[in-house]
Amino acid sequence: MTTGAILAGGRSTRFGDADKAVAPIAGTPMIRRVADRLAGTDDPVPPGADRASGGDPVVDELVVNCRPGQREAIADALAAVPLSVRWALDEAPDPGPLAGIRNACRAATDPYAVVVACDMPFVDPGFLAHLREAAAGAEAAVPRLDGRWYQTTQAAYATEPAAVACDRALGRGDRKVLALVDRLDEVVVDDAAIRSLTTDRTFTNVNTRSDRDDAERAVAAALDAA
Ligand SMILES: Nc1nc2c(ncn2[C@@H]2O[C@H](COP(=O)(O)OP(=O)(O)OP(=O)(O)O)[C@@H](O)[C@H]2O)c(=O)[nH]1
Repeated sequence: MTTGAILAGGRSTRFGDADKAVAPIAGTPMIRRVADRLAGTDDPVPPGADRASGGDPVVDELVVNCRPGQREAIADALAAVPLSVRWALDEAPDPGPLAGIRNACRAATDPYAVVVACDMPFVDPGFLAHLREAAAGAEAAVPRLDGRWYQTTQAAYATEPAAVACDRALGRGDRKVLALVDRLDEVVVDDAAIRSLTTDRTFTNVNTRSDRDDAERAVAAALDAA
């Protein structure tokens, strides 16, 4: 049993005066694209993926972490996703992604959660399933790109130890998501494993309007090629 936790509480400052979580990419809200990949109901041809369309759900529930004011628009965007949604609302304003992960882990009903940022519309469900398996028996499975960059916002966590680790870090005034990696007994999914399981596209994140344009072109190219 695994929860899919989507982090959406950021201010999207680089995106301009709109919440990127619900901004459409080729007509589909960004967070819906992430949720569809978790639910196994994604686009017929996932850009960059060489697997067949759709698939089994990777998770059995969704937790969405966001600010209270985002909830209505996100609920609309997710209305047709065939998974129940639990809400992990940030109580304090702008607590940062570490608090977002903590709040999401606390709201999850499953012992493990795969955490994905709402701005990763091409997240590879097969890779998430691998992360979940790799985390079993440990406290987390975290991809590390190029031997350097931990991808803490596309990772699997044991929810209770992760929430405790976040609380400890936040209690010491440390808001960096890397604090989580320092405090957990995690499996590191290294470059070689990442390359054998998926492509960099899974980590593509959309921060600016230009990133959104690139994402729309990728969706169009994949549909053309289909
Ligand atoms: N819950 C919560 N999530 C956050 C917060 N800040 C960032 N996030 C999430 O963390 C992930 C990565 O953050 P960024 O890519 O920097 O997103 P952002 O903060 O909205 O964007 P910028 O304002 O342009 O930096 C996204 O999924 C955000 O929604 C926060 O204060 N609370």
